[in-house]
Amino acid sequence: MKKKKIVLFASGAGSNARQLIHYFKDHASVTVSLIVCNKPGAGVTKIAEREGIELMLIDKHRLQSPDFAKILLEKGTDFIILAGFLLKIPATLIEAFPRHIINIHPALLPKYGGKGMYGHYVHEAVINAREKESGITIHYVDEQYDHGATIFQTTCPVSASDTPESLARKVQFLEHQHFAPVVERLVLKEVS
Ligand SMILES: Nc1nc2c(c(=O)[nH]1)N[C@@H](CN(C=O)c1ccc(C(=O)N[C@@H](CCC(=O)O)C(=O)O)cc1)CN2
Ligand SMILES: NCC(=O)N[C@@H]1O[C@H](COP(=O)([O-])[O-])[C@@H](O)[C@H]1O
Repeated sequence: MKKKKIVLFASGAGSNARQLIHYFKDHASVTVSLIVCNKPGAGVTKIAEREGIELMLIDKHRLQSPDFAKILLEKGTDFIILAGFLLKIPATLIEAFPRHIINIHPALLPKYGGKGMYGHYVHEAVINAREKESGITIHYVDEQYDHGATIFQTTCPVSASDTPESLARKVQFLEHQHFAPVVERLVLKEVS
């Protein structure tokens, strides 16, 4: 049976991308077929090279071209997984992959989401608000940032001594524990 193809979009270090790649290595029904990145030299590009996965470097203009959506469809892409991708996914791509683009956000949406809310800025806002808990949200992608329907959420405590860096480590632990199994569950729903 043909494996379901997932394409990872990432802009940064790529620890979530690496976790997904390792989880689906030799998987019976799912394969990571491509990594898309908008930051030449980002850590995720080194991971793609090391893991022997095709890398496609794009910019905002290319991301927004209808041709790009067509190329991903022609490559047989089944799901697009945003693993720390920092550009807005355009309507052209959302229309080409309805309810098949999934994002992970490092906080408990709907709080601490939207434009400017990425990476360190998210944890800084949570700490500054003296929240007692944070966590992760895995959600479908719609045309707004961090607005699509929630698929999965889980939490971690925030202590008074936490810094944005220590909170990022707690959240990243949750991401690496849950993202791949949640993606697997969604993809396997489509495997007849
Ligand atoms: N259409 C959508 N696109 C994207 C979503 C989404 O939900 N809908 N999620 C983001 C990921 N994300 C939070 O989870 C996020 C990423 C980046 C930003 C942001 O403010 N970006 C800056 C540009 C940063 C840069 O270029 O370095 C900006 O837009 O000014 C907010 C949220 C991925 N895409
Ligand atoms: N709003 C989007 C956002 O902040 N995404 C976050 O970027 C980090 C990427 O880390 P990684 O490159 O090591 O996977 C992850 O924590 C992810 O939740």
